[in-house]
Amino acid sequence: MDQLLIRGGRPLQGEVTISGAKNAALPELCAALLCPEPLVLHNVPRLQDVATTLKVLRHMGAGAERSTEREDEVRLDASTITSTEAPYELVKTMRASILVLGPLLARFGTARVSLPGGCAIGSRPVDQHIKGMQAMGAEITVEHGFINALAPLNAAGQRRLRGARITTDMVTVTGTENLMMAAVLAEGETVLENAAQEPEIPDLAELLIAMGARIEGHGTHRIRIQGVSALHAPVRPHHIVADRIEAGTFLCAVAATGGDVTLRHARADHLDAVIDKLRETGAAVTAGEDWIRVQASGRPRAVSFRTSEYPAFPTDMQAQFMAVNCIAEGAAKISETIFENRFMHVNELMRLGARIEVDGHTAMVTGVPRLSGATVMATDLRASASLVIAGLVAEGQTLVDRIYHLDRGYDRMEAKLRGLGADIERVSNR
Ligand SMILES: CC(=O)N[C@H]1[C@@H](OP(=O)(O)OP(=O)(O)OC[C@H]2O[C@@H](n3ccc(=O)[nH]c3=O)[C@H](O)[C@@H]2O)O[C@H](CO)[C@@H](O)[C@@H]1O
Ligand SMILES: C=C(OP(=O)(O)O)C(=O)O
Repeated sequence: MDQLLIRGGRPLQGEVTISGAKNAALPELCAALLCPEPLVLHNVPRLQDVATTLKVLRHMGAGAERSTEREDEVRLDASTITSTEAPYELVKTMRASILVLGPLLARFGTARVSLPGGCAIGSRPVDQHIKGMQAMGAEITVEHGFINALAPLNAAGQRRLRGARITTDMVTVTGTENLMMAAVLAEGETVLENAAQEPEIPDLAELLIAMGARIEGHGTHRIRIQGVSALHAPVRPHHIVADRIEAGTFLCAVAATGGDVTLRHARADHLDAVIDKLRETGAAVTAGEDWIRVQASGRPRAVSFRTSEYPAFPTDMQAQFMAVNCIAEGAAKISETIFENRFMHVNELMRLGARIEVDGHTAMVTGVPRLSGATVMATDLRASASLVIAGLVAEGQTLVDRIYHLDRGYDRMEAKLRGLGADIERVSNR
């Protein structure tokens, strides 16, 4: 099993290129299932969740390969689907596999998808995905760990979903994406109320529109979709939006270590809440259309925040910002409102000397002048990133174990950090 070995204490300097967003790439790979013509995606990040999704698609009979000529390109072809089932062995490693449900049901009228495995950051049910598809006429049963879904028969004897007005009980990102993909091939109009507004949703909608879908209101709380009978290949390859969480992670790393780093291919307009908080720490942040520069020196100031849906402060940045607070001057209150169990990094950060008290959904962090390196264990994706940031500032050597969590969602993080002057290497304990 791989580990990251970090010798802390070096400020970060230079330039780093931000990859395409994991959370846009995953639904967009699944969108290939909607159409019998080829789909080409560019700016596809190299990470384990993408590899798993390609495996899920291949299991169904689709062509799904990274191109050999261009490393950020993936070519997909779902003209040859032989199975509409997503098995447990693949789905258990990645909750986003639920995103095949909407496309399969919309195009083939049937789908069998394993319930995603228990995930460390919370119980993460998919009841809203199911409720929405039922509102579109689907018959859904959940048995033996599988969601079995069947679209209703129309007058012509075909299995097609019917457009519906759907109000989800809460704002759900993958729920919105799944229902949007289900609706593009449904008969009639679907209105998604209480839709998520995360930038990955308009990015997916733009891809679907390029494939012939009729969608309005993406990026707002009300998305209107007029179903069409078939989609086609987009004229040009779709370029996946920049990963705002990867960008935010590098910004936090610099706020913690000090230094001067420019992120290339990054979107500051998707990071307003995070950049505001970084400025409160004392970091100087400037930005252009596709770059962000952060300059920091000395100890940051502690900054309180509360996670919430976009455009507010993202839960996917909570752990990384907690790491900054660990070595800040002052104390900060962090409230996690999205996931009920997303403080697992706390105990590991405390192993490095951090002072944190958790009370339910709130963590009080009192900054300390220095952390000291130790062996720590990654428990989930962003928890891993917080431990890397803490390791970069800690005195001495930090060994981050179980980094398969990190590899799920970061594109060559240690190589990018090394390019900025960090002393970090991947080691194997076998
Ligand atoms: C692949 C992907 O894009 N993952 C992101 C997506 O996850 P994901 O789409 O799974 O997160 P949701 O937005 O659905 O979850 C928000 C909240 O709603 C609850 N809920 C959701 C659906 C449902 O059917 N029932 C239900 O109760 C969840 O348990 C959670 O408490 O958004 C999260 C919140 O920004 C991010 O942390 C994840 O990185
Ligand atoms: C929680 C995350 O991802 P996922 O929804 O894929 O588990 C994340 O990206 O921080």
